[in-house]
Amino acid sequence: MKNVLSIVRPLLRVLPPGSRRFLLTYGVLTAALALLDLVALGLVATMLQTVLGDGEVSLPLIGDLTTTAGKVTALVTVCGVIVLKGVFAVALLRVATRRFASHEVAIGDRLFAAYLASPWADRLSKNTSELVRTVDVGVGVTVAGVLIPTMTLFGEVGTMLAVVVAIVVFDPLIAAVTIVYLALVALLLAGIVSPRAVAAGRENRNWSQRTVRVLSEALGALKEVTLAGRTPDVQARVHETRGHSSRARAEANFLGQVPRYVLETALIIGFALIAGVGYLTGGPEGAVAAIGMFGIAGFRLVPSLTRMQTVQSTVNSNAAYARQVVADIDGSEALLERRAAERPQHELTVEHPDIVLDGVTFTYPGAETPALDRVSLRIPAGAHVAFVGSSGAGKSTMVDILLGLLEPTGGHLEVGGERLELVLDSWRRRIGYVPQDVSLFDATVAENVALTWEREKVDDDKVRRALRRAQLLDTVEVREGGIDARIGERGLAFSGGQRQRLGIARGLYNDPRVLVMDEATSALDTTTEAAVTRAIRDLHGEVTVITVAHRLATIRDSDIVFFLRDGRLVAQGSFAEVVAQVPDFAEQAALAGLS
Ligand SMILES: Nc1ncnc2c1ncn2[C@@H]1O[C@H](COP(=O)(O)OP(=O)(O)OP(=O)(O)O)[C@@H](O)[C@H]1O
Repeated sequence: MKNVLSIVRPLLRVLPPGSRRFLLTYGVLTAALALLDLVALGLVATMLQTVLGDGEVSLPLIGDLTTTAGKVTALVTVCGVIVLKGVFAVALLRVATRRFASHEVAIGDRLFAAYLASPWADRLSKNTSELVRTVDVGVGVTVAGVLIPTMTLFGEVGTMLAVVVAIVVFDPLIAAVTIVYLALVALLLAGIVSPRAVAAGRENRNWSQRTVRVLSEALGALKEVTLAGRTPDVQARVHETRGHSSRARAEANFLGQVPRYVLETALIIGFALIAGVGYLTGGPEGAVAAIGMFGIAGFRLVPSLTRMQTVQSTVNSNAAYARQVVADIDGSEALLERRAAERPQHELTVEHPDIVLDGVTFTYPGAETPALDRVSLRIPAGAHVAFVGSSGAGKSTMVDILLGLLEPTGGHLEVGGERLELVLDSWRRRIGYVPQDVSLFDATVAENVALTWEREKVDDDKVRRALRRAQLLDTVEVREGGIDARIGERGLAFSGGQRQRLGIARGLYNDPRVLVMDEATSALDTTTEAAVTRAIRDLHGEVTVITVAHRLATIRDSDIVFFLRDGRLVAQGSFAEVVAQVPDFAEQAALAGLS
């Protein structure tokens, strides 16, 4: 029980306002219903015996019932109360299930919002498929497997209290022995079964997450996997991980059933024990009375105890999910609060800001050497600049620093004379970003360009202008549906080059002041790339363009080329100046026929 509370208490913190009051009311009403049920059944049993015979019925508050009509009326009234109780219980269930569903949505929203707002470096450390599973399945299990079962405990506690009070009034000694005995059995179960159920639940969650990761990684590389004949390896991995999670689930299931049998056995042993105590204190008559009382108490208490144990096992085996959900929400929200307090945001006043890096260093968490090492440079507003260097030189890291996704671990970055971390929100609104791999979603071309899931938010003119600049408008308009045609799952209806152009259109849609292109034209044929580059060049003076490209023809006309090697800025200047300064770059330029 303590364990259940330790799992549920932190969960209450992440529920929407007003939920605690609802849960308390729900719990009290459930307990009251259980009590009413017990009292009504007791009354029916007492009355049935006498209604049919001549005996008198004496009821609390109502008094003696002597006539048959009076007795029948009372019996019908009690039956009516039972029916009303049933109706009320169904209504309560309806309200509660809806409310629990809204709790599930609220927790999921909060968790997802916390993930989305968490720093980029933190997000890099999280596996996407695990994240998806926690936000969806994890939240579902937290509500259906922890919160709801816990709430049913109120009803059980109500029943148990009623029974305990009744037997204490009847015979305190026998009641004490009964309670101590049943409590010992419950403690035994809690000590042996619960820890194993918690371990099985943790095991299940870990292996389920691993299965999802293996599946999504293998499906992501399905073509290569199939061609390399590695599908049996994938099958074997999935078989192994699912084997572990299935075994853990079976163990949790088994442990959930055990208490019922233990309690049933304990009931039989209890009869002998209580009969002995009854005999010692009251002789044969005492033994019979004790057995009768233990029987009545046991048959009411044992199902309640069994259900409580089942709830405990269910909650324990799902605890790993609930703890993870709460820890993820708490961790991300605490960090966000700290950051908001440390860095109150304000608006960037300069419309076309210069970008200045002063000794910027960045080391990835856990890495030994910095990916960027004391880089100082200036990107004037409206200039077209390029970052070049061999693979692993730090170009993509530089892009993430400029986008404000990664925060320098040393030095600082200023835009328009302001520290980037203090104007991050307004900086990001000025940026258009085009990655190498463009992710498209299952919606229309227009929605993909505008990056919105709501059609009414799309500005068709802006979509067309962006597509035209990206050299994709003609291709889109000859297709049926034009900009309103749907793109299939993961953009499969588009070729690699078309997807990249759609990505460029997306980057241009909001008329950015700064356009960051990370290998954004690598999949285009030379003619299309030249046309896209010309369109981008037309933005000169209006938009700062920052390009990362291995294909040197793409960046040849840049105002400034920054050459990175092992995270250090080794040279900067026009293309020709960098060729003159850096022999490796001169060699690459020569190979590309550019010098
Ligand atoms: N998430 C990460 N965690 C740890 N180290 C990383 C991470 N991402 C990149 N690195 C390391 O940082 C260094 C710079 O990587 P970066 O991706 O910035 O290089 P790049 O110049 O863009 O390379 P490429 O041209 O191959 O894309 C590399 O040594 C890389 O191994």
